[in-house]
Amino acid sequence: MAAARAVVPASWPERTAGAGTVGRMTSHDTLHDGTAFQDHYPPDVAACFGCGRLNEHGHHLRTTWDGEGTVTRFTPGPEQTAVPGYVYGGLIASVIDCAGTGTAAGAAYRAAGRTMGDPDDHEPPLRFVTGRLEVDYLAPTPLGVELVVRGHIDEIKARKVVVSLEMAAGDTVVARGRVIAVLMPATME
Ligand SMILES: CCCCCCCC/C=C\CCCCCCCC(=O)SCCNC(=O)CCNC(=O)[C@H](O)C(C)(C)COP(=O)(O)OP(=O)(O)OC[C@H]1O[C@@H](n2cnc3c(N)ncnc32)[C@H](O)[C@@H]1OP(=O)(O)O
Repeated sequence: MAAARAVVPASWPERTAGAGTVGRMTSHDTLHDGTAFQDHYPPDVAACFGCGRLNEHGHHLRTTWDGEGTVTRFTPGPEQTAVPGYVYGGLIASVIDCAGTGTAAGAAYRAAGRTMGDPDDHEPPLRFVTGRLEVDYLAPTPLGVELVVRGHIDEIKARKVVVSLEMAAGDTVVARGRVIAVLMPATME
């Protein structure tokens, strides 16, 4: 893979604090410092449009543990309009996609007893790509409202993690999704 462009905004991570979540960790996570999974992605996978901290045009999604599951938060802007006042469905899919791959990475690290960002961990990083993405659009999604995506780990195998996700706008569940995340093939590195 081509080297990630060094496009970190000078204000990172402050710039993303509103778009992601910086909630405190629970007793089950392997990250206890308030950081998100994506904060620890190596630079070669940190240019992702959805979740890469190095992509100045991307969503900068950030995912943290919330009990046994995860939470990812994102507030779409007016440029993400489908019809006036409502969010574009492709944006919803991309948020579910990266909330799912992020959850998969966190789950794989936790299952392996590893801590993301551990300077003493010299094992190869566990990188995931999307093998399958399913989205059910359940209700119109209003613009200008924070979307909260909760992820649940359905299955962990040697090469894949299956994650189900639910997106809410306020009290309304607007979408449900499922991501089959597969370990990144060597050809993509
Ligand atoms: C301090 C260090 C911290 C480090 C932390 C690092 C964490 C980094 C984590 C994350 C990085 C984030 C990067 C952003 C990602 C954002 C999301 C994207 O946009 S990704 C781009 C779009 N996706 C592609 O371009 C994939 C293209 N497709 C492929 O390359 C292959 O088809 C691939 C890898 C998906 C599957 O390759 P195969 O088929 O050779 O895989 P096989 O090993 O045979 O399968 C493994 C398991 O997965 C299932 N599987 C594979 N593909 C499936 C599919 N399409 N649908 C359902 N199941 C599938 C298989 O059935 C198998 O399951 P069974 O073990 O048998 O239960």
